[in-house]
Amino acid sequence: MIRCENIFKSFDETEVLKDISIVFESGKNNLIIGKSGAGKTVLLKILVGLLNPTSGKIWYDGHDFTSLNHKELQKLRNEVGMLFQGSALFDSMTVEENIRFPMDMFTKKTKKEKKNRVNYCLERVNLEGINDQFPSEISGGMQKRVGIARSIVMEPNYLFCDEPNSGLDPKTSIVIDELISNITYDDNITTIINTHDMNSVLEIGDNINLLHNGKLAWQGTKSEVLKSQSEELVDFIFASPFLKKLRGQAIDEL
Ligand SMILES: Nc1ncnc2c1ncn2[C@@H]1O[C@H](COP(=O)(O)OP(=O)(O)OP(=O)(O)O)[C@@H](O)[C@H]1O
Repeated sequence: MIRCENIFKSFDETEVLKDISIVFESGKNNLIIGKSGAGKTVLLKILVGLLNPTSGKIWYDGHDFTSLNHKELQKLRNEVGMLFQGSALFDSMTVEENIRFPMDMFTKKTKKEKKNRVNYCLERVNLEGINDQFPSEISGGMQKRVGIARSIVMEPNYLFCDEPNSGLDPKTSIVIDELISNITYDDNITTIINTHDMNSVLEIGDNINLLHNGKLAWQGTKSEVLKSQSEELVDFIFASPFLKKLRGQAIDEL
């Protein structure tokens, strides 16, 4: 579980996060959604420690993140997996080398142990046997799955996903969502996903947090989305007149 309390963030005179308090539960898909510029990326960066909040507190399972010493912080970083926008694979490395990279950097595992772990992670994302291929030789969806395999290679307790579906077609997006979701449930990971994707919200949104102009505008679950009267939520999820009409019809049929 990750908890943030009363997070404020300003750049110069501009306040971009205003009093954000959220509990991100373990074993759940915790979504941060909102329009472009709402503050999602800034919040995600604060949660992983890439940016300092102007004020506020963050706890990782009871550990006060803002007051950890260097050694404690390093230990915690090894428990964090990151899935970056656009996969961020190294083009010059094979799939296996990409997935192995965090273990090469941060562990003393033997070659055999690393190989076994790479193979296990490839199996988890249904990509057995592509160890020796290069990122340029596989599709965008497969690259994303390799990115997921790399993000879980260190057996993280916390998984951060920044726009995991960007650039993917709706069907492939669903495959990616299901993978992230299954891994989250199976391994009881605290997963935080920054997304614009309406399908993700409705498919895997266990805890949804809507940011609007730097404020927490709505919280709820995927099953609460349809009936919510929150103007900001309806405007974000059902953005077009056509979707608003469909929403109206769906509510009438409930
Ligand atoms: N380093 C920075 N310096 C100054 N302003 C910043 C900085 N980083 C972000 N901002 C501002 O903070 C606000 C929130 O930005 P953020 O990137 O978090 O939005 P977002 O919700 O992630 O948008 P998108 O969906 O487009 O990525 C924006 O107004 C942005 O210009």
